[in-house]
Amino acid sequence: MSAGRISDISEIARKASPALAVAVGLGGVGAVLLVVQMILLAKLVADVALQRLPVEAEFWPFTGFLCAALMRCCVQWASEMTGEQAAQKVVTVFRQDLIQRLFRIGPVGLQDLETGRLATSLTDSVAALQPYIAQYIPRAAAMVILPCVILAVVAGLDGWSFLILAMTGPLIPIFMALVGYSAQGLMDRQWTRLLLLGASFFDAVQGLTTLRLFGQARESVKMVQAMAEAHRLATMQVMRVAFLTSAVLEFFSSLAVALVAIVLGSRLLSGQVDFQTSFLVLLLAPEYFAPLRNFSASYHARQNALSAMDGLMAFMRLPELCVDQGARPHQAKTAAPEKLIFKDVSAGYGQGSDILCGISFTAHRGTITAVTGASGCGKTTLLHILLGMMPVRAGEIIAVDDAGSRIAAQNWRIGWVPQSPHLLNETIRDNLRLADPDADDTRLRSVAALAGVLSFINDLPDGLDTVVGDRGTALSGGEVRRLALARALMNAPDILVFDEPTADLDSANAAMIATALKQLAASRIVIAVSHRPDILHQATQVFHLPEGVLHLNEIQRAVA
Ligand SMILES: Nc1ncnc2c1ncn2[C@@H]1O[C@H](COP(=O)(O)OP(=O)(O)OP(=O)(O)O)[C@@H](O)[C@H]1O
Repeated sequence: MSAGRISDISEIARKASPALAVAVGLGGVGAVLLVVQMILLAKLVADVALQRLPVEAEFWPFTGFLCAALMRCCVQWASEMTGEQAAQKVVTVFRQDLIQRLFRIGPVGLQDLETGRLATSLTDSVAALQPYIAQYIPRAAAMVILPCVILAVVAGLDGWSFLILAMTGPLIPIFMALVGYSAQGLMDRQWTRLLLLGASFFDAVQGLTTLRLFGQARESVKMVQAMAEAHRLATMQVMRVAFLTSAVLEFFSSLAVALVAIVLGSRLLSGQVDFQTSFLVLLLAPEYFAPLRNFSASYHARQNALSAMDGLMAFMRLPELCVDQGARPHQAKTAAPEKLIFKDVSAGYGQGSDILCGISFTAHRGTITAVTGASGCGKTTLLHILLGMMPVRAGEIIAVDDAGSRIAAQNWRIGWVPQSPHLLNETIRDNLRLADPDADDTRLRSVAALAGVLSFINDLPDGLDTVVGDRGTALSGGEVRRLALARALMNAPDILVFDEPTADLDSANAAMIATALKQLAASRIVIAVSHRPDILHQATQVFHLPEGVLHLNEIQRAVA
């Protein structure tokens, strides 16, 4: 069992420690109330059944018994609620931290983790922490408090019973530790299977079209089924160990209680101990083992949480590549950049060698810079560093205003239109408002007009209320691209970045995008990765990776 995940999980649980301390404190009060309750019950039974005292004489002990029972219920409820609420709070905050981290890692950093595995880690793995904090920790503390209180009381009542309880009690945690050590392996296997199942199911759904094209859809379903079966079997193994452990614990604790009863019974018959004391010890003996059994029941919550930590740690180990870049729409507008300067920029992935080596060029406002180059030469990488999705290794990218002053990267207003834009399965209005949630319809329409998509929206029966389908499936490729352009314009960008803006489009749609690009470039810096003549024709300069900037006559040759 790795020490790393134990310390990680303890670190998370530590945030709930004040509330957990209250829960444990209340548990302690509950323990004292339980003992009081049992003392009063033993007295009541001894008085009424043995000494034949009138029931009326037992009014106060009986009221005390009821009050203790009622207070114990309240205290127990408060203790559980405090633990649950604290756990819920900690887990919610932790989940928010993870989501924020997700954005800091960014799309480039996340490429190393399968989406299905990531989804399972951020949902099921985080959820597995809650029972650990809410149940395991308070029960582990209760396992010490209540048995100690009961032992202390029994020690004052009967030495033999004390001895039996003191010797048998510690066997349970020792047994749990021994069983837990091997059960952890089974739990780890169950989680690994769950993560694999999530990843392969997600892959199968995402690649359904490809799988069908190659006639592999059935095979893929069989594979997911096999993984689900493997996960079921692993879960059943875990359940089997859990049930067996509980059964063994029940058996041992019942045996210990029976031993106490036999010893007490024989001593009661020989007159070495009185009835009230024997009865009280017999009432307390099962309660002595109850927290130990509760603890063992929640022990799997700890193992589950530890196994779940593996997936979370894989996520937490990812480097945070995203550089905080880009102004939000409601942020006060700073001076528009006049020039965007790439100065001796080098970049690469992980420990690998540089993909971009000492790139230098300047993109001016009012111009279009096209970036071309052979496949794999680093065009997308160049866009990644410009968009702040990964850091540069050397050199810098600078934006300067017309007075020559630098504009901080967090104040750049960048609009980004990827090659395969992601539209949400919502209305056109909702998709456009992603970039500016407060935008009214007038603004949405003016931006749509800029992107050349307004007439298309107006022709739709539901206009801006049209639902675009999952990933924009209800629209054509060109319509998706122009809607994505409109969405990028919602941010009032000074720098517009396109990745293959006309790829896969017919000539009419490509021409529409190219014209929109030309118009938009009048007051902006536009950078477009593209090989297509329609874009290269509009470009003011072409940056050819890795050689550098081509001049206009060279552009013509490149286009030809
Ligand atoms: N996340 C990554 N981790 C490691 N290497 C990567 C990663 N992304 C890209 N690469 C590598 O970086 C190099 C440049 O990739 P990039 O996607 O920037 O090229 P490109 O010019 O955009 O290619 P294409 O025109 O085919 O899209 C390639 O060799 C690629 O394998």
